[in-house]
Amino acid sequence: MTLITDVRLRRILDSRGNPTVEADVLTESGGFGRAAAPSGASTGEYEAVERPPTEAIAAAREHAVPRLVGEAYAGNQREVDAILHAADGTDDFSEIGANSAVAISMAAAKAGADVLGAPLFQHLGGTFRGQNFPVPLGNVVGGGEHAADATDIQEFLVAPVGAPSVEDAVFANAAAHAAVADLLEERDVPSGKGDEGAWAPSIDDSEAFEIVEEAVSRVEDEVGFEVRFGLDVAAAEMYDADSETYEYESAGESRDTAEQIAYIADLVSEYDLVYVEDPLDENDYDAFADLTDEVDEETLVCGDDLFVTNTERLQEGIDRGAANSILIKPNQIGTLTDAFDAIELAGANGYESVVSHRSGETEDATIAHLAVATDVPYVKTGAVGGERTAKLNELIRIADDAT
Ligand SMILES: C=C(OP(=O)(O)O)C(=O)O
Ligand SMILES: [Mg+2]
Repeated sequence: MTLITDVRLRRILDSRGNPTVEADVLTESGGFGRAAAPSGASTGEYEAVERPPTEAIAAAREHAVPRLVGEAYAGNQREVDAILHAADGTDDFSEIGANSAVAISMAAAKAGADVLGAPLFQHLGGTFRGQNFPVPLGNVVGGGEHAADATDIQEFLVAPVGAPSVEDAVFANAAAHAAVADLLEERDVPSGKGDEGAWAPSIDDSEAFEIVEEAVSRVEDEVGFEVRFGLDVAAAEMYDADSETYEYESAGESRDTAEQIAYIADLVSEYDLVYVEDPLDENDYDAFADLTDEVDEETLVCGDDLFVTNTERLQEGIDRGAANSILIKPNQIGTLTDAFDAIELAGANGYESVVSHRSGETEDATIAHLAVATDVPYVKTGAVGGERTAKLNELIRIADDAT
């Protein structure tokens, strides 16, 4: 049986060296699930609230754990997540913390899968899942809030869209990451890495475009299948609400909203971008709608800070024609049920979903299973680095029937 018999919470390290919440869920018949909350740096204004881990753990122990232990079944995800909401009592998880909530929610799902003896993606998505694999979006150059003194655009994401297998795709992204290193060396540009393992050189965006375009073309020649790229502009971070302009500090440029829309549309056509995330401010549904109208529908215009995995914000976007896809980050909304509801609402309205990591991560690989379970076209989880490869290697294992 999947009756929950214990929920244990602890502080562990994330990839930035900050504390985060890990949860263990145990069940009556010996089922076990363990999961950890990730953490954002360029967080959306409307995300569920992440509390300091010590406070989140204390609040979850007081309010949520007693309602789950001996009461809820780990195999019944909607029940577990409804209890988390009821125990929290707010609409943004500001009592128990979205970090405690998401860790417990994901750990319960893993415990449910463990009792069934099924891989997590199958428990979440059903027996027919596991045939299609998402294309991994690999961050190879980045800056913004993820690295000081680097590009203004937060992420340059390689998309190996023609890869015959998830394994080929994962290795193509790693090859692009290595090709960027070669190109930076050829140009005598020193570089460290940002929070997600992407190169974070002190160059402006136009030079980054040159380098990434060349890296992608080298990898394409090497692997023999189509490799494209995309962006996470994270434009809310560069938007100045007082002047109503987007400030590109490394290039010393400033654009008003109409100029920003035109700039992004030009980039999409010049570089044949398959994906543009958060190209406009998180409060500007109209500008998102204008850009979505302007670009070919094959390019995903994705709302991350715009939608924050929240069905109410997504519905507003659907009503106004803003974006054509949503980024799914379970910790932005607090539970797997809420993340699934957002994916279902998106799909019912012709929006794609893209499952994503956060800049602060752990070895937790739940999002690999979530992406396969929900048949999304892309999963965004970096290209290299242990907390990133945890997810990429899990995708390879899922494809190999080895989870
Ligand atoms: C992964 C991202 O960064 P963060 O986790 O810092 O929000 C993002 O903006 O898509
Ligand atoms: Mg983003």
